[in-house]
Amino acid sequence: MRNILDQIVADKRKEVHLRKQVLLQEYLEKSPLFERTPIRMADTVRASTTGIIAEFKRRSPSKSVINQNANVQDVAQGYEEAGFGGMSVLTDGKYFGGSLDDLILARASCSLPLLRKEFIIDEYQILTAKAYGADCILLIAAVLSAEEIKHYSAFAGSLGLSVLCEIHGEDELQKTLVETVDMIGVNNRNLKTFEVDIATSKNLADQIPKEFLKVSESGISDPRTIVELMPYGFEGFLIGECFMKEHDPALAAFKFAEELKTLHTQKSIRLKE
Ligand SMILES: O=P(O)(O)OC[C@@H](O)[C@@H](O)c1c[nH]c2ccccc12
Repeated sequence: MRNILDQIVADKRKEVHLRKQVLLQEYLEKSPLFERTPIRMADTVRASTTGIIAEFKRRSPSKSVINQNANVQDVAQGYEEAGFGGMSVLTDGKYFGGSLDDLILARASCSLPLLRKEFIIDEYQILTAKAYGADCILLIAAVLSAEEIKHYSAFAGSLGLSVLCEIHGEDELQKTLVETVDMIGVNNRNLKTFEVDIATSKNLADQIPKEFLKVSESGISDPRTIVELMPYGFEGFLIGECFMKEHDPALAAFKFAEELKTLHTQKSIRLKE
């Protein structure tokens, strides 16, 4: 039987084929946002007090509905006010309930760098990311070859976009070690079985070279997990469901950031003693 990831990618190929006919590449390049200089997400994540990249996600294959009513503009503003380093916007419709409209509305509502969260298998999707205001794209090592990662990350770089490359196991790491990748994300969730284990990040941390900003992705629902992951060299933390499952994701984000700041203060006091 095919796993969910294979199924998503098969659907994505059909979708991209159609989209290319509906909106020609040359029109994407005419978007006013194509002229905008993207923000380097690794820089803002490092400079932020939280290191958090917060996600806008309405549903997922693992949880079905998370939040069907949230307003992307309110959430984007809330994430910025919480002092986060970036925002991730799901643009897949069929499995995650996202859209390119969400991306462009997030762009209009905050000044955080935006990650287009998508299953990228074609250059056209990278041009679309730029045309709709993204600063960064995701490349998932489980669905791409080493050659494809090299090619797509260089292509994104030529447009000024940053690249977050996602891995789940040691076998995938080697393919991502290219100069045009900025950040390496360890997904604590296995995209084939949906199992979540924070130990995935801890186990892989040492093997990721220092040039890359290390991001721990998925299953983070407690600020203490961030404090626990920092000694392993993680500087970025991708969090979705923990905020999105709440009636008011912006408020949940704010409270989480406050708790995290308190933990950081307590830790520095303890270190001084
Ligand atoms: O909602 P969570 O458990 O905090 O996870 C966020 C993010 O890491 C997750 O949505 C994700 C990580 N990699 C992906 C690839 C595709 C779609 C979604 C994802």
